[in-house]
Order: sequence, then structure tokens, then C-alpha cells
Amino acid sequence: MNGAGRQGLRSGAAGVHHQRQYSDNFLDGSSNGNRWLQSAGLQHLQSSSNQLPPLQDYNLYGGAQGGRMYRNAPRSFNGGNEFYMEPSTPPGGYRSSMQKKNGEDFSVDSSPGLLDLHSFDTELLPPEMPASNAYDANSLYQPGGGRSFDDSEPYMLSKQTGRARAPENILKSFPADKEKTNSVAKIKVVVRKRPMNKKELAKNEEDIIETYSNSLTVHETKLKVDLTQYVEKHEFVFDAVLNEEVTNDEVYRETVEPIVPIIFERTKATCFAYGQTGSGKTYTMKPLPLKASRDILRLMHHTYRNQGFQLFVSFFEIYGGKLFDLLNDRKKLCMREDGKQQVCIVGLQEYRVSDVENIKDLIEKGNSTRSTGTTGANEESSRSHAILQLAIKRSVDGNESKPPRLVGKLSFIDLAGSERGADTTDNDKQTRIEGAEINKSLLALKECIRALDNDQGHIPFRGSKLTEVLRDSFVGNSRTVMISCISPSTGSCEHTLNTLRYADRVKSLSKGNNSKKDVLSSNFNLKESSTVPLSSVTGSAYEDRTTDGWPDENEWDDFSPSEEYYEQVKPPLKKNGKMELYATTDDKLKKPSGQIKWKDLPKFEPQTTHAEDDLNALLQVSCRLLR
Ligand SMILES: Nc1ncnc2c1ncn2[C@@H]1O[C@H](COP(=O)(O)OP(=O)(O)OP(=O)(O)O)[C@@H](O)[C@H]1O
Repeated sequence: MNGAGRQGLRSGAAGVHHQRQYSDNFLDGSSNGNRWLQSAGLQHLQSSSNQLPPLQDYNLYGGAQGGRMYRNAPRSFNGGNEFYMEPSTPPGGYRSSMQKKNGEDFSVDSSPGLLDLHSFDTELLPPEMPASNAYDANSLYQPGGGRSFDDSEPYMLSKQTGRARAPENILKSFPADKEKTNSVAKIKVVVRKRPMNKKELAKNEEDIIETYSNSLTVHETKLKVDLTQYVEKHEFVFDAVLNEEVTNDEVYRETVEPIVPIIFERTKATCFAYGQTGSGKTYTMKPLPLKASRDILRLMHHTYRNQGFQLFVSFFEIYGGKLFDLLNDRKKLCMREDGKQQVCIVGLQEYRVSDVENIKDLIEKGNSTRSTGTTGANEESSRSHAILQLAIKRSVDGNESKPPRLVGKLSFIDLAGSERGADTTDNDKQTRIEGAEINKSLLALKECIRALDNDQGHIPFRGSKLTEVLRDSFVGNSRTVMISCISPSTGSCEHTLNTLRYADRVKSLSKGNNSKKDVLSSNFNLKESSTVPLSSVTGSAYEDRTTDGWPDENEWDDFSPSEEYYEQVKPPLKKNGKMELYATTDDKLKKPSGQIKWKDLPKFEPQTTHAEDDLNALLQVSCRLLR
């Protein structure tokens, strides 16, 4: 991050960061629903709700009372709107603030404490309460209904992936049974490369990332001791690699769409974006919750019609190790563990929603309240982890008078820039504290994913506030999608490599990667790490980190995977060998877009001087040291 960027951060130091808050009190219990709607900018919903499909069912919330409630859900509520939205916590009871029904106002009972703990139910509906017995092939595909929910969605064929999907395919792709649910990968790692931006093009920077369907190559320009340039190639393989031409719709189809149906099957899923500042995390994450909620509502209105499912939205951020409610004037929140070791966020407002437009408004409101600052790479840089949760709940026995129980949850996390922790040279105390906190939480997140995927009994969620909050997403039947965002330019090369190594580490944690795939992965990593003189990697020298390469839980506070760390452990380049990895700068042909066309370089074949197993073991050690 350059000086200019830091200047931006400094100017927003010590909590004077931009918080584009709304002046109105979003959850003022004394205000009436109409006034709140106006202040929240929801007046326009009349027209949007009129476009709702005829199949939309207001009796889908379970019992007769619920059905009536929604049918009556006042046309007067928003000048004839037929949507219904209510914040559900912190309830002193199930009904809570701003619920306006038949002209009746319900004020907020925002008393925190035990009531909140009880009502913010994070425990999944028990298995004896089947989330659905409604699988009915005939009901899955309802073209008219499915499409009418959002006809604006283009039916497009992915340029890169060729995965053409009609919007209503979410209904078709609904898993018929547990087996299909289980077929959705537990951890999926996707990389997204953003296009070159104006600044990079103006600086005549080069696009150093070459993408293929599920792999990519980073061409790192380096200097030899005699100051001649050479290019080192780093190759990585992931579950999918999305290039700069891929749209947000396609990103959604590749990442979140497959896990939406299994949220109804008592699953908690998490999708998070990781990458340096300005790499496109927010750009990527922003549209995903809305697209997911649209699909969730489709399923609720068709496949799960009359099943009593309800959708709730909450949105908060973790900034400097503290939690703030983005849908409630950044009210400070605290976390508690209840008797069942369920993590509860006391006071967090959850909104019951049944209309895409409402969700959109809530998301926009939350986004505008988020802490941002300026970095050299991004004028609107996120300085916090933002977590948006879509919770599907269902009343026990269809009894609306009882608080609904959680069926599944989908969490979207837009993480703060990954380089913050490493960037400790030119910034103030506040920024360094931010960086340390961010760093700690990113490490903790990876550690949890690792433990989760190894089915370890102990998930080290206490490593950070981020992982504590996401604790319930890490246990039981869970799914994780990681989207690693990378910048394509020369200037970001080091950060890009760090991001890809983090992603590669997460990917290699996937089940089944331990045996055969590890060899494959080793071969790819071999390309990356083959500049390491194998002779220097001795068991004794690196003993401390050979078991894992990542710190133990209790080491987190002291461990910071800064770039300095990587530099320290990175052995010197081996000048003589592995020349096939290098290209001189003459091997590249520059395109106007800044993208380089790289001439084909000879394929690298590992030169086996040890027995295969020994070599792989040594390579794995060296790879870990490089990450
Ligand atoms: N795939 C993309 N296509 C077009 N523009 C993009 C893409 N990805 C990012 N951008 C643009 O790049 C800029 C930075 O993106 P964004 O704010 O999403 O970065 P970020 O990773 O969230 O950064 P930070 O960590 O600082 O918040 C934005 O102006 C965004 O519109």
C-alpha cells in the first residue's frame, strides 16, 4: 500500500472513518411503520410488489394464523404493498418492533440479556422435525412461477465455463435426498481475477495472471543478481478459476447457487471473499446475498409452498474486534454463549422478509453503514468484516405463536483486505490495531476450516471474534465456499501470491486431498516451490512447523504471517536449476488491455533424485514454509 493510501487511512484514524449512516433511527420503536418505511426509502415498493408473480403465496408461513396474517398484511402498510418485513430480534417475545398489523403498532422490546439469548435461536431444528418432506418432482419446475420472480435475470451462457443456467434451474437442482445434499462439496475454493483498472493501465502495469478453466499461472518478474530480468511461473489449481470476463451472475452460479437448496436441509453454509484491498471482494460479495435470497424465496414459494418456512436477514460488522449492527445504527452488540454452547449475538436485529425488494433495501442500508476508509488501491476500502446472514426458520408444528426454530443459515462474509496485517510500516496506531485484529481473524478462519474439514473434534473457533461468531457455521452439517479475489497487475504480485497460497492451503484441506490429490497438488506446488534448494529443507531445521505449517491455537496472538515472515523463510533462488520455470521478459507479448500473452514455456517435469515418497514429503515441507 503506498503512502497516498496510508494518508487516506490516517485521515480516517481513530474511529473517524466514514460511516455513511442514516440519520433516521432505523429501529425507533416509537415511530410508526409508515414513517419508518418512508425514511428507509421503501415507498417505491408498491410498484415492485405489483410485479410479484401470481404464484406468490401469502399463506406459506405455516398455521392459519400466519396465513391470515400475511393475507391481511396490510395493503395499507405500504400503500398497497403485499410484502411483509419485521425485525425479529431482540424480541422480548417473538413479535417485535415495527410489526404493524392491521393498523396496530408493536413497539420494540429491545431489552438485552437472557431473553435475547433465548430468542436468538441458533440451534438447528432437530432432525425429527423434517425440514421438508415436500420433494415432489412435479412441483420443482414451474416455469411461469419461477421466471416471474425476476425476469430481468439474463439467460446467459458463461463465456468461460459454458455453464448456461436458467434462473429457475435452482428449482430443478434441488437435491432429492440426503445423498444429493452430501454431493455438494464441503469446501469449495474459487478464484476470481478482476480486470485491470484505470490506475494500473495508466501506470503501464502488466496483467501477469493467465487463467484456464480451473487453474492459473502467475508470471512474476524477478531480477537476477546481475540485474537481468527473468519470469518465475507459479501455477495453482482450484475448484474453479473465474477470469476478468466472468460476470457476477456467473460467480453466483458457480459458488452460492448450488448450496442454496441444502439450506432447507438443516445445513449452515458460509461464503466468504478473501483477498488484498481493491481486489474485488466487495464487488463480488455484494450481489450474492440478494441473488441467494431470491432463490430461497423461489424455493419457499414453490417447492416448499405451505411448509411454514420464514426467511430472516441480519447484517453486522466486526470492526476492531467489536460487533456492530449494520441494520440498527451500528449499535454495539455483544456475543454470549448459552448453556448449549450456542453463540448468540445479543441485540442483533433480524428482519423477517418475504420480498426481494425489502432484502435489497436492507442490504443497501447495511452496506452504506459499513466502516470504510481509503487505501491506495481502493477509495472505498472496507475496514471491517461484514457478515450478512440469511436464516431460514420454521415454527415448530406450524404453531406461529412459538418462536420459529432455525432450519439453515447462509452467511456471506466480505472480509477486510488481507494485506492489512502485513502492512505495519507506514501507518498509525489505530490502523496497526486494525491490521493485527484482521490478521488474527483471517488465520483463525483458516484454522477453523482446516479443523472442520478434518472432522476434528475440536474446532478452534475462539481464535478470533470472526470465528466465534461463525461458530455455528463450523459445526455439524456445514458447507464453505471461499472466493479468493486477486488483482491482475504486476504491482500486486506479492499480495496475489499470498492470497493464492492461502487459498491453496484451504483447498488442500479438502477431504480426499490427503492422498492422491496431494501428489498432484505437490506437483503444482513443486513448480511454485522448486526454486527451493531441496538440500536446504532438512527435517531438523524446520521441525517445529513440519506437522502443519500453521500456528497452534494458542500461538495465534503472537503469530503474524506478514510478508516479512514469508521473506524470512523463503530460501534463496536456486540459480542453476529449474530453468524451465523461468522465462525471460522477451517471452511475453503485451496486449493493449495490459494482458500479456505468454509464450508457451517448456513443461516442468520434476527431477527425481530421491525416492518418490521422500521427495513428496520434502516438497510438502518446503511448500508449507513458503506459504
Ligand atoms: N470483477 C470486476 N469487474 C469490474 N470492476 C471490478 C471488479 N472487481 C473489482 N472491481 C472494481 O475495483 C474496485 C475495488 O473493488 P472492491 O471495493 O470490491 O475491492 P475490495 O477487495 O473489497 O477492497 P477492500 O478490501 O479495500 O474493501 C471497485 O471500484 C470495483 O468496482
